[in-house]
Amino acid sequence: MEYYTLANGMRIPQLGFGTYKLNGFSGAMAIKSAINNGYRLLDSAYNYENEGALGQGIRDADVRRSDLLVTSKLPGRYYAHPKAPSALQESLYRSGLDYFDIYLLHWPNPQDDQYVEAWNALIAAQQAGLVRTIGVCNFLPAHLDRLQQETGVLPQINQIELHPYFNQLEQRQYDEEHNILTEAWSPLGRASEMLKDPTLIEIAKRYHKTVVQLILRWEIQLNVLPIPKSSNDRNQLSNLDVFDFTITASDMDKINVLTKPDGRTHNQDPATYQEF
Ligand SMILES: NC(=O)C1=CN([C@@H]2O[C@H](COP(=O)(O)OP(=O)(O)OC[C@H]3O[C@@H](n4cnc5c(N)ncnc54)[C@H](OP(=O)(O)O)[C@@H]3O)[C@@H](O)[C@H]2O)C=CC1
Ligand SMILES: O=C(O)C(=O)[C@@H](O)[C@H](O)C(=O)CO
Repeated sequence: MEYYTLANGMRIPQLGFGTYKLNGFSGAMAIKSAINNGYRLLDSAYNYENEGALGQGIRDADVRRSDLLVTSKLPGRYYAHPKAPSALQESLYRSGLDYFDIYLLHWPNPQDDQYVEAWNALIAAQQAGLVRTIGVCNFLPAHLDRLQQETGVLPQINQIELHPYFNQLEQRQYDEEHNILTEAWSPLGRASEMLKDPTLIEIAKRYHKTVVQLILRWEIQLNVLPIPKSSNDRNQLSNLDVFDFTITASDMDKINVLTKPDGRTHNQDPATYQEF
């Protein structure tokens, strides 16, 4: 595993593990396997209703809690004070953990206009030692500018939808200029038709890699941190096997041009989308 270093000095693996839809007994088993298979960064959310399975997977795995980076996220319905601190504390109770390494605001929900209030709650949680690093998901430049102007604190991480069909060049540039690490959610496009793209198949064959491995490697070479989800051992292991090859600049360009203006998997544009 190779690492990025966040602006606050925290070292973070270049590839993490998504847990959306990993729930209950089978979810806990899949999370335990992911840890035993080598993942050290885990991504969950209050809204996934699996922080309990996450905590169980962590307790069952053969790796110390202190060697893991555990992420969860605050849902929009708890952004207003005093709901935010108690929701974060509930996340901790659900997981059975006494701190999160990373806690993120899940969506900006611009119509509610409560994300600055919620951000202040994360700043306070960090000061209280409940969270080591704070960040956001799905924030656009205008939202991030407001956090900076109104709190003076920028997120360390911005987790956004990113894959070859939606490569987020402008948001990536903004994040990089502001020392914010971009994480890629749905880095495999949720296993959509994208995995059958002829350009990706042709390039992957030349590197003797799968299309999925090519995509994950491309994301890392963009200085992005992908968090693929997989419920099975074979895919979990294969998705980690991306550190033994380098995509050439010309092949990177061929993948970069696959992006589409309407390439989002679920048409969730953070400028208007609301999630509670
Ligand atoms: N902040 C946010 O707003 C959001 C965050 N997220 C986070 O990002 C994570 C990843 O995104 P997600 O939406 O789950 O989608 P992904 O792009 O990670 O795709 C997951 C799908 O890919 C399949 N898959 C995984 N590995 C392989 C492989 N090697 N070959 C073929 N198929 C494979 C999985 O199937 P199988 O399980 O059978 O392997 C699953 O169907 C989430 O789990 C969540 O943690 C996601 C959405 C929004
Ligand atoms: O999975 C997440 O983190 C989400 O934010 C969800 O919106 C997810 O993207 C979804 O599609 C729910 O229908």
